[in-house]
Amino acid sequence: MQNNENINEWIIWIEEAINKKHIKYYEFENFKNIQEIGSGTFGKVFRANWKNFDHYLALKSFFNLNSITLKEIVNELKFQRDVYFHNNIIRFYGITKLESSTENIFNPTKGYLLVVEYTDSGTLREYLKNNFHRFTWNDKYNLAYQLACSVLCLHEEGIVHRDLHSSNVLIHQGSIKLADFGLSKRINDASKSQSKLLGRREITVPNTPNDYSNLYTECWNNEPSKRPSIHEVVNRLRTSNRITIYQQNDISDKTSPMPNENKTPIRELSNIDTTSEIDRMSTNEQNKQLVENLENSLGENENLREKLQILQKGNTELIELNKTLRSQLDETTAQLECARPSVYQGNKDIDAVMENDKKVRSLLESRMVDLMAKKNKFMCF
Ligand SMILES: Nc1ncnc2c1ncn2[C@@H]1O[C@H](COP(=O)(O)OP(=O)(O)OP(=O)(O)O)[C@@H](O)[C@H]1O
Repeated sequence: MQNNENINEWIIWIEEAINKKHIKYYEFENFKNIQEIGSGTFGKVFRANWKNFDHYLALKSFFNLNSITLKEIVNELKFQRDVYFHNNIIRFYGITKLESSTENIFNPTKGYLLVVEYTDSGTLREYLKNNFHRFTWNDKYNLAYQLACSVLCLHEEGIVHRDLHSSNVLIHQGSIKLADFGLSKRINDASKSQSKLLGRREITVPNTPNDYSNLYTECWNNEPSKRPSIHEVVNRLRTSNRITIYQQNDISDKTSPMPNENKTPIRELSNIDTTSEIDRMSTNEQNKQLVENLENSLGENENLREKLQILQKGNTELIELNKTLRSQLDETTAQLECARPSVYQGNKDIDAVMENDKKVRSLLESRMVDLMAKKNKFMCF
């Protein structure tokens, strides 16, 4: 009885949020090309097109919509509004509901499905497994940095993930998308007693830069107060000097259907990067380091600019030289073309002279033979 009351309470909350347009409702019949793409402890995940749009959305179903699951869905929806602006966190777009006629295809799924951002490269775990060999340290730092930023965003909004592992982190176009925060693990926590397990710690991979291995081993300190804060993790990854912070080009902003009316204003990631994060740097030492790094990279940029100018100058000179040589070549070719008929005629004349010469020579030879014969005859007398 109590259980049914709870279920009703959460269903009323969801329906009210839909009616008041706090949550966008997607008519299920408008989803096309629905394909199952994954399955977890709590439900299945499908990929689908919305209406005639080309891009995909993900639909998350639940095997068992009991009061605990519904409560956690509601919590997830509330959290989502606070972190909607962050590029490295999966976006929640809205809700759809299966009509009874369609239920059987998704058996044993029923009821509400969450409509969320679709990611194209599976979980971070699979992504690392398939691509690790081709990653540079810069790539690895970037993934770590994006992940730390997404966790920082949750913490800033008072949300604790509590189940952060590589299967709850998805990858889209090479970027991190943190998923399942405050949902799956909390459902678990709510239904089972909490266990405090220490996870397995890896042995440092050979050639890992010291600043990176130091950072993550500090994060594993058994004494939580000795672990670096998430601010520090973000700052140390940022100032590690290897990082190239990619400006993410989030196509979903342009193409995805979004909850319009009640969308939380999207704070730009770049604002966080340049102002608030730097403001929060915990020590002068880090500020100094950051300024030094910036100065170094400005100096390097200046050097590169000078080298580029020299190269451009050399290139212009080469183009000019090439032009002069080509015009000289054209001129010589034209002269040769002009001379070709007279050379041809000269050759013919020489052949005629030689022919004539041959005839004269043979005539002379035969006269010589006659003369010799006459001389011999005369000598005999
Ligand atoms: N938004 C999404 N876009 C694309 N694929 C997704 C998305 N969400 C989940 N998936 C895929 O579906 C699989 C199942 O996801 P789901 O969140 O239901 O379970 P899980 O988090 O992997 O497991 P568990 O619930 O047991 O922790 C994921 O491993 C992933 O491959």
